[in-house]
Amino acid sequence: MSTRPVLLVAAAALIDAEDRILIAQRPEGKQLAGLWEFPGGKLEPGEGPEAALVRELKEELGITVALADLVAHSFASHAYENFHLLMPLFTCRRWQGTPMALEHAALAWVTPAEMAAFPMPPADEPLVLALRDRL
Ligand SMILES: Nc1nc2c([nH]c(=O)n2[C@H]2C[C@H](O)[C@@H](COP(=O)(O)OP(=O)(O)OP(=O)(O)O)O2)c(=O)[nH]1
Repeated sequence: MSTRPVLLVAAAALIDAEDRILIAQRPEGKQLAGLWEFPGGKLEPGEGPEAALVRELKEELGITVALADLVAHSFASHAYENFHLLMPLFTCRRWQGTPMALEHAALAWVTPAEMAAFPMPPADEPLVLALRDRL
């Protein structure tokens, strides 16, 4: 039986006043390059998912988010070849600053229906459906 380490990644759906969601394109040179994802990243040792997300959103987008403004939405559980991704998705409707692509190739604000036109990692498919059903 093959086993894979579980990788815990926290991700955010930032939602604007028109119910559009921010997605970000992974840069060249990384795994899954060119695909669109929810901003976020791996937890550091001892870090909770919300704290990891606050840190990642600052590093990746340059925005400031309060822990209390992250609302648990759904999660992805997906077996990649070398690891099993477990990724809680939080929604967030309030932040300070304007998101910028500090670590991504590009950013896009899209409705859940429009998201289907942006190639995303396989793990994200159920999350897109969950957002379409419920924002
Ligand atoms: N942030 C994010 N990661 C996702 C999504 N979907 C998905 O499969 N992933 C995967 C890609 C990576 O394997 C992992 C996230 O890791 P990461 O963004 O912190 O790390 P990375 O691959 O960019 O590599 P690095 O920071 O170690 O250089 O989760 C998603 O929607 N958002």
